[in-house]
Amino acid sequence: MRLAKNSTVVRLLVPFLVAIGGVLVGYALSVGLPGYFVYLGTSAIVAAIAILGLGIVTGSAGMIALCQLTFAAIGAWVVSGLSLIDAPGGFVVWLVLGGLGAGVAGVLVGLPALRLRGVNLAVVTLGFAAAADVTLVQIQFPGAATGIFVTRPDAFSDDRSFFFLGILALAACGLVVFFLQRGRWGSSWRSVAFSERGTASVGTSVPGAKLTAFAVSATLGGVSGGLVAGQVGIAFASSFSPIQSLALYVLAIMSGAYLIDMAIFGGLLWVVVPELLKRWGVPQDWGFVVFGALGVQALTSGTNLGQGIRKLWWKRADERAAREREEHASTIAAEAGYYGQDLTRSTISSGAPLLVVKDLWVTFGRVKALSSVSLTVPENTIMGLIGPNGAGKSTLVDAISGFLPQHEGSVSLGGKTLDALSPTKRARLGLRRTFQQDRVPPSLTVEAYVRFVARRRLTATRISETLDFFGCPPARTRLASVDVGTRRLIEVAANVLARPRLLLLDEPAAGLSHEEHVDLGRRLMQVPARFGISVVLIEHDLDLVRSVCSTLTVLDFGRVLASGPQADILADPAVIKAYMGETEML
Ligand SMILES: Nc1ncnc2c1ncn2[C@@H]1O[C@H](COP(=O)(O)OP(=O)(O)OP(=O)(O)O)[C@@H](O)[C@H]1O
Repeated sequence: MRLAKNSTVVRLLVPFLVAIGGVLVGYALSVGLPGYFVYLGTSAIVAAIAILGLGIVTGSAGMIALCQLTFAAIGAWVVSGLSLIDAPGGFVVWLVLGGLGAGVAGVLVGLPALRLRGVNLAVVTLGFAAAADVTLVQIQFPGAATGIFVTRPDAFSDDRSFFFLGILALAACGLVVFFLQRGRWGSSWRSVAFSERGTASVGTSVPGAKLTAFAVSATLGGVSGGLVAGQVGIAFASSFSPIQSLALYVLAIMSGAYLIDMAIFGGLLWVVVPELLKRWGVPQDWGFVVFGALGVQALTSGTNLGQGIRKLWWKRADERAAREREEHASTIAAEAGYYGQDLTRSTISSGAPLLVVKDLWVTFGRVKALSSVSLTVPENTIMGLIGPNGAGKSTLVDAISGFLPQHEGSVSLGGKTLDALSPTKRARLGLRRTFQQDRVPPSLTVEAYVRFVARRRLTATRISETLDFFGCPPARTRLASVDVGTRRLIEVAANVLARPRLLLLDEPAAGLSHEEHVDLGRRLMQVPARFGISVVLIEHDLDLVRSVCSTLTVLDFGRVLASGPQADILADPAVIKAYMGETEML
């Protein structure tokens, strides 16, 4: 316990210590660098802050945004305007307001992202950048026409101290991004990048995740633009052109800017490449070509510089984690023995009806996927949902969990009608599901994923107990380092930790070995009594179904063929014929 507390304190302290170290190095540079390099350094800092923002919207949330420097222009415009009217608060307050102004613009630009993806979103954001560019050329920045410079803060009025102010801003932005990335928002960005359905199914708003990513990204863009205004004194539209936004995007993709150190590296490249070209007598615009080539390389290889470097470290960490898992396995096996001592399948519950599905119809074109399906799942029970391939099992789970709003019929949970509710709202009311396809974002750790899915305060002990119970790897394991079968187990454990009222499991054992099937069966059996959760289990493995489920519902061609106590259903000749075709197989 004390160890867990200590490691939390260390985890909280380390980023602050790194930031303080960075500030000290920055101070030394501000004093020691030649004047020209101080100016270049300030440019690198403002680029790094803009790229840090891009890393969120592109790297973490997986959306294309080609207008980062337009957000920077908004920040620069606000700072220039406030400086011109000598608004109260001074430069730092103007900088914050510039960031917030850009953040609001980010939300507005993010609205189309709720419907658009890929190239369409790229076109919209580039169009916004082009329109803003034309507008800025026309209206100019405040103070440009009269030649009035932005007022820097008294303590940071010369270039060297202004460079140091940039360092302080970068450290503050880095810390904010670090904690956001590791919090709920960060998990929601990574989840939405991997699967919007998976995100909605755990009660997280997909629009909310996308808009917060755009807002934070644009706010950082605005802060970087505000710093540019302070650096150059009078900002011009040419510093924020769409082609530069495009180049910055490529740089963010290439460097892996969702990693803070790589965003800083990207900022350095942004300055160093054109500077080198200048020294070699090559026009600086060729820098865009260099960035383009690096971006093409990153996109075609499917990786980026940051990931490549991290992989060396991850390889060793994954090997260590795998060794720990093996050691863990013996403990878990012993626990499986313990769990096996009181194997009691949840008996047919006399509990109140929890899930009530009435007369559900779903059609896809001419295919009637579900025809007049009605069923009831009582509290504290495990119901098996079986049927041949294409019988409509996944469609039923989709309809119950809100992913098929066009269905007819009604679904209620604990007496509350769910029909008008989105998947997110249904999840928040206690209806959770897992998926046949992998929806577990590999970019998270097990712990971050579990906390994100659970949506409640969990102690480290509670998490590790539940992970152990389901035979999952330890909390700090990277999800990318475990196989799909294990990810499914983690998905189940995380949803159980959410303490829903009902959990719909869509083939949770797919990808597991026979022994793991048996183990999972043993554990699932205890879920109603141990966690107070009812379960609907879709499964083709009849051994698992037989050992775990007290009641069964059989679907065939979208209709309920039979429903009732397990033994009766598995002995029903109609079920045997429809489901397996051969009596002896049951
Ligand atoms: N999006 C869709 N568009 C058209 N048809 C669909 C769609 N989704 C499902 N179907 C059809 O609906 C029927 C039921 O499919 P569903 O995936 O629900 O079956 P299932 O019982 O889950 O099958 P399996 O056990 O193979 O997962 C099938 O005929 C399938 O082809």
